[in-house]
Amino acid sequence: MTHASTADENTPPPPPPATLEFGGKYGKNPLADAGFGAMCRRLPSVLAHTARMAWAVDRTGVVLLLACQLLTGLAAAVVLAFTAQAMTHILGSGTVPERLHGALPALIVVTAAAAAGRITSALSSYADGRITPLLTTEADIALVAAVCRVETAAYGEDGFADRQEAAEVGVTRTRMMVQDAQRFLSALIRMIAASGVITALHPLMLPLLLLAVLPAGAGAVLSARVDYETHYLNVGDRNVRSMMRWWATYSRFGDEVRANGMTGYLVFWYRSLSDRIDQRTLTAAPRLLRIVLTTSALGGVFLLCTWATLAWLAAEGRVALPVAATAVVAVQTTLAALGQFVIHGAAMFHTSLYLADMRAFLDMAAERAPRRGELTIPERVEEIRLDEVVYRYPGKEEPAVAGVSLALRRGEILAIVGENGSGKSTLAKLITGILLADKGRVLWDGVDLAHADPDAVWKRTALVPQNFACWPLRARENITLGQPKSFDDTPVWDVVDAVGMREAIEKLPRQLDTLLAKELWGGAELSGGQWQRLVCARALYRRTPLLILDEPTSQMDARGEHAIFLEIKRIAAERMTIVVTHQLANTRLADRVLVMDQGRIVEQGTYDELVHAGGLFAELVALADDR
Ligand SMILES: Nc1ncnc2c1ncn2[C@@H]1O[C@H](COP(=O)(O)OP(=O)(O)OP(=O)(O)O)[C@@H](O)[C@H]1O
Repeated sequence: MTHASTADENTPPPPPPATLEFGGKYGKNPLADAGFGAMCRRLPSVLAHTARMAWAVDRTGVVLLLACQLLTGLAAAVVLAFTAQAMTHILGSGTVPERLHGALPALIVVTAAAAAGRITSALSSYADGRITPLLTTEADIALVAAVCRVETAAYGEDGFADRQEAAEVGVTRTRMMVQDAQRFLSALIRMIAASGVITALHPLMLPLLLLAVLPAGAGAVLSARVDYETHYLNVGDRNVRSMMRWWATYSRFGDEVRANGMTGYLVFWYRSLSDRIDQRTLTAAPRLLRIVLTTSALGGVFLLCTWATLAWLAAEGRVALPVAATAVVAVQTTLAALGQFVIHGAAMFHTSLYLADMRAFLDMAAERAPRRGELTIPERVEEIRLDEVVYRYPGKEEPAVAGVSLALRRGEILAIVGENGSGKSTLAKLITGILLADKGRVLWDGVDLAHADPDAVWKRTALVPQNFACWPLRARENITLGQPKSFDDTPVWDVVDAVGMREAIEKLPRQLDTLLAKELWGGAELSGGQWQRLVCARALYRRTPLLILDEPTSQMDARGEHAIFLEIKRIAAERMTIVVTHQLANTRLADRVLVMDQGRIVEQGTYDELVHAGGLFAELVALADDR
């Protein structure tokens, strides 16, 4: 156990990580209400689902795979049948050369069939190698797209993040899906072929062999259940561990980690959580050992019975000696096929547990995709109106916005101020339709956002959020966000100039083509204020009827701030502008200032009116001046 470097005898030890459990309203362990039989019955549907997905990505690969499986099975049957024929000759009467000569045609067929079996088996591995990467990519993209598309409110739902983590594991397991299915099918076909031959030798043999391999199959399924149960218990912890891993190792937070002496605590925390996860895994190990030992012993006893029966049949003369010798080979082949059949059946069962998580999450995300309506928003918007808008975050008692009405007209600059947590950013999200009001309406030229196509709304909005993304993209794409307006860079340089960034961009090694991610090869890094200027350039570039800037200049120097506000004023006539800020002096540029408190508008007016009104705004201005 690593101890945090900050701990000594006079201070309390660092607290262990909070205990987290994958669960919540939507966290449902598929094993909780599904018995062994139910899970086995699920196999055909998993196979069908795999086949459908595989068919969608690579039809030729699927046809090749299926053809190879059939041919492999056929080859196995031919090998067995002709081995029996060869045995009859070899163990028959006559001289050795005569017997070998008699067996030769059958032996040639056996060799040719075995070679064909090897070739088709190699080809099916090739087909699997073709299908699997495509399938994994499709599943991965489906997950990323599903998360990007859900309503923002879904992120706050109980269990959403954990279910996403479980689905991520499902995506990685997709890699095994085709392989499992292919091996299961191949074993099934070989088993059918071998069973035919062995039943022809003596009807008692097949049931006995089945008994010999069934314990191994049951053992594999039980082990899969234990493994999945452990995984299920660890999902919550693993989710938070991977988040923390990213935070702890991301270069952007490196200064804070070092200068605040966090390294020791972070490593301690990481190890504590990993130990907890390992502990659960280790607890499962004796259970797994018990399962394997018991089922192997049982399988061994049944196998012994099979051999004993064969010996008894031969001794009693109930089967001829050549047939008994063939039966030895057939038993080995059938046993191998049966073993593969149950093992890969169990593997599919195992994979299906993880895939069920992936499918459940995709269904959940699909249910949470916006279903607002088809209404569109005109290119020119004259008015945005809010009628008694209320919004409460999931799981919160108090609404963040508690009945706000306002009208914003084209050409107007509106400033929203208020203390921390008063609801300013939430109001901005409601105005843009990122969040939908629980009560009341947000109307853009009479179009209720609850019934409008969200993409149509977001085509008309530009937002500088409080917590903005520094995309690891080139400088150009960080401004255009992949939506260029022209084939040349003129509009990009226009907004770069507007935020006073030309010199900084020109100094970058490849100017607009520079990758803005120092951690990536060939990348460059901007300062905090430069990033914020770039994010403002991003919003200005969109030239939309609504521009919202949430604390746009908090990291900027006076020159940058001056440039941005000058630009906001210059372009204001063409749009509606909302500035959320704690820099009260900046609200002088606004036509109207809204003061929020506990989710409500408590004052509104111009800067001068509010300063003289003696209310909350005047108090905040006085506090800002009292330094
Ligand atoms: N994603 C969220 N999930 C749950 N509660 C949230 C979420 N975002 C904000 N809140 C809560 O909603 C309330 C209003 O938050 P909001 O971010 O709108 O305030 P704000 O006025 O913008 O604050 P600040 O000045 O600190 O940026 C707060 O009580 C906050 O805790």
